[in-house]
Amino acid sequence: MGCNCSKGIRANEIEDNNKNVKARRSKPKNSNKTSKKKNKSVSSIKANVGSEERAGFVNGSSNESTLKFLIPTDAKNNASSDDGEKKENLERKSSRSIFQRRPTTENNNLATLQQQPKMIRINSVSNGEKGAQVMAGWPSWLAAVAGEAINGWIPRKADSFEKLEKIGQGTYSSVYKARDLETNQIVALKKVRFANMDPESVRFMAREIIILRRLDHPNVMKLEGLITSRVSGSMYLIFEYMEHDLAGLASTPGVKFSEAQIKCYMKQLLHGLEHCHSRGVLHRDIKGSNLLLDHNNNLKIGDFGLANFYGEHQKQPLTSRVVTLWYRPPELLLGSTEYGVTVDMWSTGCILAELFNGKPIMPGRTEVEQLHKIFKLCGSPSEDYWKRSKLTHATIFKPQHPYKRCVAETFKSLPSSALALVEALLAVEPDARGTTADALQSEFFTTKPFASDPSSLPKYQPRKEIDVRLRDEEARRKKGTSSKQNESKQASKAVPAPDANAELPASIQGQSNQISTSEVLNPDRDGTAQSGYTRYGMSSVNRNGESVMRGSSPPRKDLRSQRSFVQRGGAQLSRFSNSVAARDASHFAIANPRWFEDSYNGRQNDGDWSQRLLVKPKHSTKAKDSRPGYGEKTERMNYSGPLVSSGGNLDEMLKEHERQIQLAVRKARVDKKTSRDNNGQTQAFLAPNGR
Ligand SMILES: Nc1ncnc2c1ncn2[C@@H]1O[C@H](COP(=O)(O)OP(=O)(O)OP(=O)(O)O)[C@@H](O)[C@H]1O
Repeated sequence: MGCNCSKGIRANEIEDNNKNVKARRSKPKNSNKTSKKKNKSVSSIKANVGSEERAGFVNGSSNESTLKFLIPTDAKNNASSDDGEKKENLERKSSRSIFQRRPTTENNNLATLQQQPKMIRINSVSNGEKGAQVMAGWPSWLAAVAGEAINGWIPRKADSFEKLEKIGQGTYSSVYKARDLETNQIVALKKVRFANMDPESVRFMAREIIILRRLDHPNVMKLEGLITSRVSGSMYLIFEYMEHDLAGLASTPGVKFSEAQIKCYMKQLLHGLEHCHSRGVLHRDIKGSNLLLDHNNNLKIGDFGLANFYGEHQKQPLTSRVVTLWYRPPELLLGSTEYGVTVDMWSTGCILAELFNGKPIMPGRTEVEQLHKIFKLCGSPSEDYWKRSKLTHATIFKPQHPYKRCVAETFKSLPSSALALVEALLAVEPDARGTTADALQSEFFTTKPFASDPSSLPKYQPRKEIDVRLRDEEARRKKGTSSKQNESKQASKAVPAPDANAELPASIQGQSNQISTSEVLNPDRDGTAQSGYTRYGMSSVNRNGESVMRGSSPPRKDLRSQRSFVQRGGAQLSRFSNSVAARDASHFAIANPRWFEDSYNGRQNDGDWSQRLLVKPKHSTKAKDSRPGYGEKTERMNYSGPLVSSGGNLDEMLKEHERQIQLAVRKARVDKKTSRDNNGQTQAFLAPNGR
């Protein structure tokens, strides 16, 4: 932000913006459309998106300056009235905005804009705000539903950036390295995906933007601006470019962190988190690949896609289906919908132990397995906790015999101060984890060796988690279809914090088109969820604005849509399942896509989604045919209620669970082979025609 806002603005007034683009575009046909499209419908806008984007980024230099994004103003409710309670939730903390410049009517005057070299502000008169935002260059679909997110800013234009290479692939976004042609700075552009510009998708992106705008700390990724245009159907978030992420760095062969170095990273993480928490923001996806590092080892927390506000005034329940599985605290696995900073503290504990351990400490493949791993390491909660908690899944997962905690034995090689902090952060009972301030004051940071200064640490070759993933996949491909032995080895030697949410590039598995979509029940307590696409098209929100599930299926009433990562190669299973559940899918979606369909088909009016965690034996499919829309699929499994009674046998459940995973792995392998054979046939078929 700073770099651009401090620069003078050549305010080629807003209307001219698109004309300027036109002049530079290789396809004048596309650009000619721009000025005529003010009142275009969403679908017609969409039709232009592709051409605009193709023409959008330039490959050469451009001397032409474009309008800058601006110093943000205080967040303010300016979205359409249909935002309802979601809006309320997003705005709860708006009075604490760090950016206090309010737009005024006069500032809409373009002459005024030109006189203000350091910022441009947009008119925000109550009824004219949307119009002003559109006039300022925002697409109307965005101004209509995400006014607060863009309030006071003006979009940057794609052609003022040179796209260099793709550097990250998240589940919901692609990240590119690019050069800002106006500052010559290297930046990261996160392209967010929308499904048909559905308002819910847009609102989710807006939440990320609003949260990012409210944060301002050296250890938190700063949103520098946004790229879009009046005729665009997509959006790029502009960030400072970071060379590494902690996951990638930690898994670099030969890289071993010293204690002082771990302290350095942990300290920065805790300071960044402290800032988020102090601003009422829960990150809810702390993991190594979301901890970005620049070449000087400065760490910034990134990816606020799952973040949300929390606080005393939080009336709506939060979703428990957040945080990448390996870093997800037990209370979320048990279905808690009332929580606070303690969820981030748990993830922090996992990271701390992982940095010393050299690999993830609890790489569960499914929610059930994750909980089991947690209990085995951290002990099961006390009787009193079970009584007090009233957690959704408490009755299902309460073990018959308590598990003994063995953190100290497991991590006996850790320095005592580090172990003490791990013990605190990995407390099964949330309140015992303390706060970021408690952690920062712990012996770990106050005793020698002290945290290194970031700039004193070794400079590493740029390496990202995505590189690690690609390398691993390449190695796996070279080795051929991995044996069962190999698979389990890979699973256990997983690189730190693999981003299992991410879709692997299609090339890796050659099966990207097999990502299927399924849906699950609306876990909203009161069934009031607004269904539809969210977070860039892959989830649904409840009235709290919570992302609960993601998918790409069409909106359906009372359902959460989600993407289920199925039919990938077996070797991918552990990676995907590691966080699929975190962002969306239940493990059953991974193991057997049909289970999910069935849960949807069979239980669409049922708000109780705990059944997803249970495996119903095949013979228990009695009720299926009577369910509307169930169909004839005899192989299907479905749910008709808890299968494990209160105080059920977790071990048996896990055994059955493991069996199902193995089945899914085998099936995925067969599918992969079939797909390869089919491809081979197709190619053979095409070859005679000279391709
Ligand atoms: N500012 C940045 N500089 C460099 N690389 C970045 C930056 N921001 C993100 N990346 C890379 O892109 C990846 C994906 O970004 P991000 O996590 O924000 O997207 P996402 O869609 O939410 O991902 P996921 O679903 O995997 O959590 C990151 O893991 C990181 O490697």
